[in-house]
Amino acid sequence: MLNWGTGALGVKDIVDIALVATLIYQGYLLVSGTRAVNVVRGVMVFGGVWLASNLLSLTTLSYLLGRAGTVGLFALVVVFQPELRAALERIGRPRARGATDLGATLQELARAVERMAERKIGALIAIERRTPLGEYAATGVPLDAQLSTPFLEALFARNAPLHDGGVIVQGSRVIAAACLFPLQSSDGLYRRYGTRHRAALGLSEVSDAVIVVVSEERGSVRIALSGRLSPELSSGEMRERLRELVYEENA
Ligand SMILES: Nc1ncnc2c1ncn2[C@@H]1O[C@H](COP(=O)(O)OP(=O)(O)OP(=O)(O)O)[C@@H](O)[C@H]1O
Repeated sequence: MLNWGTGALGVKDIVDIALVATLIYQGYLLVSGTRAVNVVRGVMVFGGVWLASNLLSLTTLSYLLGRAGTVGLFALVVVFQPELRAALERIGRPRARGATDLGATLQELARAVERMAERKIGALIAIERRTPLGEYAATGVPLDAQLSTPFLEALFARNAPLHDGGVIVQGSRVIAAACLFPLQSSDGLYRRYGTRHRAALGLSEVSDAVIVVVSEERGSVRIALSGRLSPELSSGEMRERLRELVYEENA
């Protein structure tokens, strides 16, 4: 235990603090980009007020907040059961995927994007990184299929039943199609873009996903990341960006 009295800080205390900091950070990464993030902020404010009322010995307030907190904790578990399940699945998911598998996935994905760009077939593909995209996958049609060039082309083909909306990729699997992404507001830097690009930007604002957009109008390929849209990418540049951002990082 940390020795507050003497101020002596041992190696164990430092390890303890580092572990708690890592846990809090990993917890934040798990919820960031989900609707739970605002609730986490709310809970922190609530916890802060409760702590302050304890320190100031405001007995009634601290008693009431303590009681409400216990009930609220159970309510949160019930309300956020899907997010909690997604987070736990993420922790339990094996990390080490074969480099060959990811290399092959990158080739298949890049080839599909190139072919759709050549033919001016609009596409919107979100590649999950740390932020779980389960809540956006739930807006579309669930799939669990091996990613391949013909499969992606078939999904986005004009008049195909699932061509409207975005596809979500998790590792080498396509987990959902025809998904609705949050739209970035139309008054910012990218206001001249249509809804496909604004949906890519919107999702990139609320998650760390890498989102590839193929324009139906221009046949251009761009990548949305952290609320920004890349310039038009050549197929070589697109492959290189995807390798750096997704497939190398995980290998
Ligand atoms: N919220 C959304 N989430 C996912 N996909 C969306 C969303 N809104 C629109 N789309 C997709 O974008 C398509 C319309 O694209 P629109 O032409 O408005 O955009 P754009 O950015 O100009 O793209 P393009 O250059 O391909 O024309 C829709 O048919 C649908 O597939």
